[in-house]
Amino acid sequence: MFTELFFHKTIKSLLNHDQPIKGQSTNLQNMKNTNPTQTAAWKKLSQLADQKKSQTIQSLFADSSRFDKFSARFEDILVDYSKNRVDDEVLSTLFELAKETELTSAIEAMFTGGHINQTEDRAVLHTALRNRSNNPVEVDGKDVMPEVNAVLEQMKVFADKVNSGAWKGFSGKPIKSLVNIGIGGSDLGPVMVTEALKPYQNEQLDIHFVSNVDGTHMAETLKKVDPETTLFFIASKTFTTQETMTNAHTARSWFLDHAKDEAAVAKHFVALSTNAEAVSAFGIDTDNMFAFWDWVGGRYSLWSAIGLPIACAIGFDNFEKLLEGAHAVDKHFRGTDFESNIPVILALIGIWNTNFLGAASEAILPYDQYLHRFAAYFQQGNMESNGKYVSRNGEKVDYTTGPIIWGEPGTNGQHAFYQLIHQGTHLIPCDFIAPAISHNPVGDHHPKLLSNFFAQTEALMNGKSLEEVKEELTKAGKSAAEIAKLAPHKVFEGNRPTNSILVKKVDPYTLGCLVAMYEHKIFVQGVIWNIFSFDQWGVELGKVLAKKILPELEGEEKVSSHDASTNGLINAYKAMR
Ligand SMILES: O=P(O)(O)OC[C@H]1O[C@@](O)(CO)[C@@H](O)[C@@H]1O
Repeated sequence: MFTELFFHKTIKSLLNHDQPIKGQSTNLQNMKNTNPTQTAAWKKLSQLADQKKSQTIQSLFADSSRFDKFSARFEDILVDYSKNRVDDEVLSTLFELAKETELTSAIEAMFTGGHINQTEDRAVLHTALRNRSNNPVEVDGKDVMPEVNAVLEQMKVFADKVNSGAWKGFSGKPIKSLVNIGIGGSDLGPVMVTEALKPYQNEQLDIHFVSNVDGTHMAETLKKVDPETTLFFIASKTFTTQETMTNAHTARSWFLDHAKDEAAVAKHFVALSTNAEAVSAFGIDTDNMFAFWDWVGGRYSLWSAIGLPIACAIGFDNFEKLLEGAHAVDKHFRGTDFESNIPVILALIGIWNTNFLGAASEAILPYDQYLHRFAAYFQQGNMESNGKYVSRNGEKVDYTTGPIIWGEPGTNGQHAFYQLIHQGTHLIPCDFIAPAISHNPVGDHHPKLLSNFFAQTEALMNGKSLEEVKEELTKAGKSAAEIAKLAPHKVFEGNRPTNSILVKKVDPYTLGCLVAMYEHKIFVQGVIWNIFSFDQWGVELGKVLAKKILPELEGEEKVSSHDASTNGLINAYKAMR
């Protein structure tokens, strides 16, 4: 259990959560490691799921106040969670679950620098990167805000120069092309944000992302850029990732083939990393290094120096607005009762869908083409955080944890996989996201897009009954035999849960809010599932085996050091090439 002092401070901080709290490197060893299935709330939720099997979402709207009760507003964002299979009793029990798993203490442990990433013995403080209140945040007794602000200032100075054309290449020309070389959290965040905020991008700049070690990714990109006017961002928290270092060396060689002089590298390569030694060894001047810290997880790093290509593309002022939006949600998350706390509500409904209704995946369906990489971003954010099967006690869990995250923009998804969402055998909770105002009010496109946004959640909830289908087919003049044959295939069971998130407009501030909402939803679920959400040991084994196989691919001799399949595949490859 937490010490008395910590609780006192926690409660006090909750009352004035803007007051600076001395960071607690909380004695996390005593952190409550509850198996959620042992809580009274979980047991009650299991009973409720059984009791309410036949309850439909549609029937719950008999309560005329349901939409008002089960939707929440955060500034210009409306979150409607009323089209879920939850009633007052389920929701109040879910809040009980959050209390029994001591969510409040866990939130405070994160915000105040506790080493909650226990397997790597690190704090988790992406919230400090956007701590616009600038209240001290301590990690192991040291306020990190001076360093955070110093890097933000360094980013601002650099981004202003790139954005204004003041930063010149080796031949004296301004930078025209930005190429970010990184993968995972060193790629997906900058990609998602620069795509989502393309309307705010400096039109004099084009931005490209190379992540895959497949040579095609770099080759196709280098065809589009001119070495004299290209700036490369080597983005890697560790500065050891095979794909990124391979791509970085290829880019460097390509550049030097044109620039000839090593001194030119300093004008065209910057490093975004925690590893100054490796940056220097690569040949990038540490004056051109933008640092961040081990308490920034890769999939939570777009707010850090990893966000430099964002700041260069959209301007530092807009990058700051992104930070401000996330900070606003941080304050909401940290200081709002669970019953009105949007990340907590989204998280708990997700737990209900996953652990009590049996959903294995969640779809994120943005009705906004600029948000076309939003789901991909949270594939890493969610699945690399909560794709865990061992609890904080070191034991294999006996319940489901992180869902499979997927999705594509609407309305494209409607012509690809909505058949399964509407009439498949899987329950797939969906988050629909849409802006009320488009950046491109062309003709009647936006009303048509939004009409689909509204219609899909209505259809998923209400479905279409056999009676309605028969009536429709009769009106269409179908014979009794045709109706008997067709009708079953045209019935929609409905009762498929969705959240609708309607924002006024996707601007930097609002995007910051949205991303932070999902980040904190993931955090809450990790706490309740009693798993460590901020390490990623699961990505290591494949990398180690690949390093072993790589030298075996040289030469012509057959390999026999693996299983028959792996040997067979490698030898076939060698024979083919
Ligand atoms: O930023 P870096 O250190 O190059 O790591 C890139 C990505 O690789 C990982 O798979 C960890 O190895 C992700 O967690 C991370 O975002």
